[in-house]
Amino acid sequence: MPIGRSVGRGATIRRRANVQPTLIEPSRTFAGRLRHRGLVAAGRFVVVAVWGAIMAGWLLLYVPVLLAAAALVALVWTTQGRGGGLALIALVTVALVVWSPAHPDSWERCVASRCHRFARRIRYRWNWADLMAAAEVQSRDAHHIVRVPRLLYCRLGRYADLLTVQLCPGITPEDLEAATEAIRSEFRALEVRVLPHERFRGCVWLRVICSDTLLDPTAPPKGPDADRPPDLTKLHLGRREDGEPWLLRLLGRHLLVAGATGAGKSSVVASLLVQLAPAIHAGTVRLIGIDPKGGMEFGLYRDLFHLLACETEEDMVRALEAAAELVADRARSMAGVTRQHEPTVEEPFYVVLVDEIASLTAYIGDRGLKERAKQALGRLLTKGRAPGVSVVGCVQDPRKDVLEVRNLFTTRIGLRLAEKTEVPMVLGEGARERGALCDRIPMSAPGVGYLVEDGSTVVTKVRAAYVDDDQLRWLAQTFPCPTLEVLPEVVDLPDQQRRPRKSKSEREAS
Ligand SMILES: Nc1ncnc2c1ncn2[C@@H]1O[C@H](COP(=O)(O)OP(=O)(O)OP(=O)(O)O)[C@@H](O)[C@H]1O
Repeated sequence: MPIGRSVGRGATIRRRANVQPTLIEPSRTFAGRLRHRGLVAAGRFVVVAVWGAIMAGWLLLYVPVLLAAAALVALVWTTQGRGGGLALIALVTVALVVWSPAHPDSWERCVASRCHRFARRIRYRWNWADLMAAAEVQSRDAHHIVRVPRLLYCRLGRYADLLTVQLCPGITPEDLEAATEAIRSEFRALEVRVLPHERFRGCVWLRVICSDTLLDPTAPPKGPDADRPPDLTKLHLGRREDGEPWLLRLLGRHLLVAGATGAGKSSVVASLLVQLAPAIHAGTVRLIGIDPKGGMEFGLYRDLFHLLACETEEDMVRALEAAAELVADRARSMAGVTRQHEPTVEEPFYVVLVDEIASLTAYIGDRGLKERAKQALGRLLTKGRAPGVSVVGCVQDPRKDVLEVRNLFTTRIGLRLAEKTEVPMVLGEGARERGALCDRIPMSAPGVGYLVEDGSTVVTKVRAAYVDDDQLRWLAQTFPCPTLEVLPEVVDLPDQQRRPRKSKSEREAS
């Protein structure tokens, strides 16, 4: 039957077995065999020489210093002859050898990092199809033609490279995610992440992290500027894995920071405060602090707070309820007028900062208080975003029975976590497969974590800036909150909580 031709209904499927390889009969004489081998070797030599020349030219384009040296050698060789050319080559070689130890920074910037980038690009292009096939990221069409995703474009960076990959029929981003460990190992990268492509459908980005920019602690970006209030949609908290600044949106968001003890939760909060301080002082942002550690955390910068509850559990729950009442009032006044609150001095943006949120939702002994705390927190998290009240909560233990409301936080950061089962509890299902390896963050890297935003599958590794206690004290002295609120004596509780509990006989009667 002829291959690939339609017969009746349907089409004949081409199979590998239908393709007969053409066999070349080897020459039987010794001289013939020698001639054949010589021709093959010469052909290979020409291919390698042409390939080497192309690669050398390409490398020179990557490293302008080498290009300039090569151009100078060529000029001297043509004008002064071979002697001058060879002498210059020797001189350039010595200069390069001396440069590296004498000025390591400039050597790294001008030569080494550019050579590494060149080598990475070659490695990505050279191994791509084989790697995809070996990692089983391949599909087979009706004609038994095997396809793999195509590597379209490589954008190389100092710390991370971004590869644009076109998916082929039958291959999903999840298939690529499943192969990230194989890709990471083949490209000798630190981490590999699959991100949705912002412009082209059917393509994804592969972020290949090649050097760890988050290894060293980051200093706060710059001293807070009293004249320029911060942009609440872009608070500069630290650094991202690709070396870019980590800009966090707080307006209209709730933030959960989860991490084991010593993971650096307070450094995320402190970097946030560094950014918010001028706005706190100007009165457009107000902080409500709830510190179950009795003021150990927030007491250091007490003056930044509009309201600080840290003495008793009752106080802390009342502070939460006061914030929830504020949300309800604002929502009523905004009804039919606007859907998103604009912070002003008269109507400021409130940040409810809770250190160790599980202390309120799980570890309070009094069941009535615990229920009140849960309800107030639930009201804040479900209704607070549009009226301009955001909750920033820290938690050590993210288990469901400890923190039932965690899914209501729209931005979640997982710092170092004790177990890998905790990663989906904080960042959502599949986050660990997408690269959020919170359980592998070493203890020596406090402040490092993975960030996931609601409605997005993108996982970003970040490190919060390191703010020491002296800086925090200075911040509180320089940018104190102009208003100070005390807790209302009587909190207007919802009816159902004020009603006394019915006895069993009363319940049965009713
Ligand atoms: N971003 C950072 N960069 C460098 N070092 C940091 C950073 N954040 C925290 N550290 C260091 O790690 C130590 C522990 O951090 P931190 O107190 O913030 O952890 P935590 O998660 O709040 O712990 P706990 O839950 O016990 O309060 C700090 O004393 C500080 O020296």
